[in-house]
Amino acid sequence: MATDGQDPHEESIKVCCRFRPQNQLEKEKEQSGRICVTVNGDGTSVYVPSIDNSFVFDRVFGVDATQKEVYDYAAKPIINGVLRGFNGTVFAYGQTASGKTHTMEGPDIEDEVQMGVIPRMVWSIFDGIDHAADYIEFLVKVSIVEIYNERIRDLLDPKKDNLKIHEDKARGVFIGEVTETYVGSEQEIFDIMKTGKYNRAVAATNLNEHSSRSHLIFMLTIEQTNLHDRSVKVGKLHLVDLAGSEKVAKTGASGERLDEAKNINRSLSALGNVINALTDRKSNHVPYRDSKLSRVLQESLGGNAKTSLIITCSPSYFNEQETVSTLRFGQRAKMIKNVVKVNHERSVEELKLLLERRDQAVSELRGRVSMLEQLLRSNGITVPEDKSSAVFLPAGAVPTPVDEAQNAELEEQLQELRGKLKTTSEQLCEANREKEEVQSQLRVAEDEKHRLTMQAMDAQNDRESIEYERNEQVSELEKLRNEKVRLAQELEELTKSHQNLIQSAASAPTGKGPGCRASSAEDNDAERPLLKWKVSRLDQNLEQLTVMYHKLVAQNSGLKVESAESDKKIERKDQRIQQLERNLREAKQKYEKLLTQCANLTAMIDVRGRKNCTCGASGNSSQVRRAIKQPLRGGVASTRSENSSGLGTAEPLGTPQAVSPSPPSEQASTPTSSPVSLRGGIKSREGVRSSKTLLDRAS
Ligand SMILES: Nc1ncnc2c1ncn2[C@@H]1O[C@H](COP(=O)(O)OP(=O)(O)OP(=O)(O)O)[C@@H](O)[C@H]1O
Repeated sequence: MATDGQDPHEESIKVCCRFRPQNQLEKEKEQSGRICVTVNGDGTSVYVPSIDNSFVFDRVFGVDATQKEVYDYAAKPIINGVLRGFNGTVFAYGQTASGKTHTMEGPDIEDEVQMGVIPRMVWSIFDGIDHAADYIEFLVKVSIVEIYNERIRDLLDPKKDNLKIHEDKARGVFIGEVTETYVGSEQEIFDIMKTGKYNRAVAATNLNEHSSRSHLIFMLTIEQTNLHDRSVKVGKLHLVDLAGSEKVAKTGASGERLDEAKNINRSLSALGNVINALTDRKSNHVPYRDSKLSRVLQESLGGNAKTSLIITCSPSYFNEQETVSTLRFGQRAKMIKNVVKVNHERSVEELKLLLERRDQAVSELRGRVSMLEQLLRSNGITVPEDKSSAVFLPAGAVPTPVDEAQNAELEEQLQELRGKLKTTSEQLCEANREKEEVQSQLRVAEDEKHRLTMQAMDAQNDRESIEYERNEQVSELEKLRNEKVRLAQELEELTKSHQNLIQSAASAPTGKGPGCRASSAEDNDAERPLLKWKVSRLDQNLEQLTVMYHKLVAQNSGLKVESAESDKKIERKDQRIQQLERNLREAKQKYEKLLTQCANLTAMIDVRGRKNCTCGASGNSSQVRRAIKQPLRGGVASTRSENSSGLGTAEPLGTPQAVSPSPPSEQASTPTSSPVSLRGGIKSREGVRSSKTLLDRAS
């Protein structure tokens, strides 16, 4: 897709921070509802007293901010850009339950006050279409996907549950075969959103509750055709509700939930690594491919898109650590610069018009040149021959004769320069080869570094969950110990009373002895069976307690063994983490060494390149210089621009095939329903809807 001649320009990502009110748990937990942050007066920074640090953003929204305020500042400018043919992204990042879904969707997408960013954007789009000029025709299509455990699932066709990501020059990065549904009104989008939500919920029940454990991506494409010159502008909008990060140790996640948490944490840290690479001047590789999420968001981070990030946080002391890490993420993201440009496809009519204008400008310039030449000649000044323009000389014009001797001398110099140039270009090629080798080593080192970081993170997560389990076991052990002591005491008491009873039974008078009174003999006879019964009950109790006691002792020693095993596991994990950290350090050193080598080589190439510039005076030499410069495009300095080349790589004029819409391919997304063209000039909603049939022919 070509640009419309406008220069692409750099634009920082807009980062806003939103705090939600404290929830019940936070109010009741540690230090009952203590707040860990303060928002400064002008609403652009957050101060965290415990670390004595301030974080500055484009805007900070306090707990009382309304949905409209957040939308107007953070998202509305993005939709205005999309309607002008730019790509746009709004995404929400934050810990679990910090308010991402509340911000992006809102508690009710049809409630005017409570609706979040996505429904408000939908209203703005159709409002923009209503107010557009009559000669602009619109097509709007929608896709919804979720990324769960590194699989992209189509929420408008749940059978497609592992979609692939593709990239080409015309479309940039896109999800292949995703369902794209054409829509003609707000209500149609809301219905599609409900379908998506329903399919997400069905999948959630099949795979345990995970509705908030996946990243949700809502994609909207707005294509506008100018009916006067048939030129086309395409704006793509990505609205992303990320899954919340969580500390596995804090939530005590295990089993499937632990795997989910690991996947979420991994994809979010891959996103963090992308942001770090984009903002780190020393980095020459952006690891977009490390996760599906960062790959899908490639255009939005450092690419061709106007991007707004809303970080959502809890103000509670209970979640202070998570809030600080979210604030750090936001602050880093604020440093990213995107290169934005309008995605504009030129029509043949528009190209013809441009060509005519250029031709006119060229003939005006020619007239001016010949006038100036005449002026020079009339003043006795020789006009040097311009070989390059000879082909353009008007019929009948006579070229100026060239001085033979001067020509020979120049030819000689030229030969000499060519020789020098050849040597230098050979050296340059060699240096380039070396540089490429170093770069590929660098890439390997970088991948290794990333792999090690991931492993270290996994090991850390495992360690946290083992530690959590061990703590649980220790407290269980403690409980059992107390129980054991209590039972031992009870046993002792029972044994004592048992012995007393036996003694008293043994010493009880039999009635045969001398001096024994008749009445007491009768009493004892009556008490004896009762005593016997009591003794046998006590015996039973004693037996039961002894069995219980032995069981507890066995359980206790089992737990001790488990605890010892956990300790060993933790020790092994610690050793592994240390090993990984050592490897990481080594990889980093290797990486830095390679970076230095690479920088040296780049400097050398630059110096040689400059030398070439000074000696390459002829047409031939400049051709060689271009040929030499070519491989450099993949080099250190150009990696960012390549990554950000995105959708609309500018194509030279006069190559209409390069700007015609790309042919449908196997990888292309699957449009469902007929495309509905919407005429900007139709003022009423009914008008927009009734134009559906008229514009269906566009499909
Ligand atoms: N700004 C706010 N004002 C009032 N209530 C809010 C606000 N933000 C969030 N909440 C409430 O907090 C709870 C959690 O919010 P939400 O579900 O949006 O979190 P989340 O970040 O999307 O969580 P997860 O990562 O688990 O999906 C919800 O009950 C929501 O209504």
